[in-house]
Amino acid sequence: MSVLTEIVAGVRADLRERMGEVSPEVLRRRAESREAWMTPEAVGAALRCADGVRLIAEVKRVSPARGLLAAIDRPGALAAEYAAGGAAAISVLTEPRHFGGSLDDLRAVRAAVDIPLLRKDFVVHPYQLAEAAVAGADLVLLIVAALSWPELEMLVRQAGEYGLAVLVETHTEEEVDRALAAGARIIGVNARDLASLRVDRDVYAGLAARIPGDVVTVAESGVRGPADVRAYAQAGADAVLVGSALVTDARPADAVAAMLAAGRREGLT
Ligand SMILES: O=C(O)c1ccccc1NCC(=O)[C@H](O)[C@H](O)COP(=O)(O)O
Repeated sequence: MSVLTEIVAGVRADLRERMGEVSPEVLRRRAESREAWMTPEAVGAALRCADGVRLIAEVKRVSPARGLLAAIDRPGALAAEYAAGGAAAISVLTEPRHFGGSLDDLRAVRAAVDIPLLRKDFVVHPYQLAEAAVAGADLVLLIVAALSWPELEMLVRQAGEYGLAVLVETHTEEEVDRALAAGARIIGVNARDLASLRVDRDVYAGLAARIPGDVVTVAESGVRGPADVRAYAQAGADAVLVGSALVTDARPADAVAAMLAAGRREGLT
């Protein structure tokens, strides 16, 4: 069984439990009546800037690839540091079994920052979209490799109905084509192969030409420091998503600022 398949099996089991606690109908009504912080269009605009690459900073305790990264007792305080360093958005890994995250983390971060907030999880069911909306997310991750075509199409549509933007994650040409066919306006290219966990930072450059210019692109995973951000900016990424390198840095605000400085377009050759 691949790592992704194992993670999704756990996600489905946890989901069944939560659906027994709060019914899908009740949660759907809560999601539909929430006050959205920002429109999906505004989220996309926040992730693109002519001056340089934007940064989505992640709250991530554990990595299946690397094990425990950081304890993160106060996710809201960490997110506030990221925002002070200039992050355009915060990503919160809410999956508990393999990443040590929770929806409480998402709520704590929502209370601490007013920039776009991504629920990063393995979304396979509209219930998780409703949870994200109710907990204050503006954006949700959909991983093409984890979804059938009908699931992907349905989840993109349902997210729009809740006023959520979607970051559709890809790793191959075929996945980019499926993301575009599903109507994705923000596409992530993950350097990490979720079956083998191998990281290849060149995957972004190989897929970028396939993505139309009016679609926002996010280079995800494997960023070790400013030099990698600079390389992604040179390859044309609108934004980078960084987890491990930030949660393991003693000065996360400074680390974000240094990465953003490296990704400024005026300094690129
Ligand atoms: O991080 C992992 O080890 C991992 C393993 C299997 C599936 C997903 C995984 N990570 C989720 C992510 O997408 C990353 O947290 C995110 O892109 C940031 O990556 P990094 O900067 O390399 O921590």
